[in-house]
Amino acid sequence: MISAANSSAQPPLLQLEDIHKSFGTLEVLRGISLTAGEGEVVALIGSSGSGKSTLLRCINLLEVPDRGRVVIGGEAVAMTSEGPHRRAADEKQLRRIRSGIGMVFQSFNLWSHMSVLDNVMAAPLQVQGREKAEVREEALAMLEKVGIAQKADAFPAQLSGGQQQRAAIARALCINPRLMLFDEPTSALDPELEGEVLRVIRLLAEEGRTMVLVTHDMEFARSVARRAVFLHEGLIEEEGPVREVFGAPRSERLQRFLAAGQHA
Ligand SMILES: Nc1ncnc2c1ncn2[C@@H]1O[C@H](COP(=O)(O)OP(=O)(O)OP(=O)(O)O)[C@@H](O)[C@H]1O
Repeated sequence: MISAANSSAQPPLLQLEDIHKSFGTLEVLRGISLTAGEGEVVALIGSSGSGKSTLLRCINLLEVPDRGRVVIGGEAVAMTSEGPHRRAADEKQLRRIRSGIGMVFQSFNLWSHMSVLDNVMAAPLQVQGREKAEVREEALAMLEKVGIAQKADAFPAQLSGGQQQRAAIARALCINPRLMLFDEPTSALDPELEGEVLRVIRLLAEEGRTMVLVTHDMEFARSVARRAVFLHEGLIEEEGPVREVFGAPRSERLQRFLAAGQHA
């Protein structure tokens, strides 16, 4: 598949090649290959259980694929099958690659005993070993960007769900990631709080961040992503530019999926 972003000499920022993953006898991913070019936003859509979250988690090796390659910025994550399970072969490489990937989960996963500002500063200080004053300045700028600078000294429990999720986004941004992964970032939120999180993600897309986004919100996927990938039972059923996937779906299954969503 050719997209404008990967037609240049540069390799795509993300390449997944023939990814397989089973849990016990359940084969959840059955051979998935996809790419995301620099600055591209890719939406993963599909029914519940089709494998979207598992695929997203394979990108940063939170799940280790049983087969296939994960290539970030042209560098393949080394894997070994020695021992009981397949795993990343080189811890140092894995840490380095992961430190370039920000992930935002459905449940915000903030540390409850730390202020919002400390949550955002933790990874750059502890993992990246950066200098405190500089990190603090950057963390405050990130909180400003997501619209919650006034909550810097509050604790997560004092924030609304939408504010907590925006803090989680600021935290992911503070490691200065090359790639951002979002796993259903608004599905734990009341509808009136979704908008504030979606606005932030849209802003990041406009800034040219490379993002892979799992979402059930088709309107949002359509408005923010450049490409959509429709998964069905662990395989890519259809993919393409959002205007084609949403505007002129070819497979009957995708047509039914989109029609059902409109009545949900
Ligand atoms: N750690 C795990 N152990 C066992 N089974 C798992 C595990 N993670 C996911 N599964 C199973 O794999 C299948 C795919 O799950 P996954 O969460 O990737 O789907 P999804 O498309 O993201 O679904 P949803 O939209 O409901 O979040 C499901 O049947 C799920 O129960």
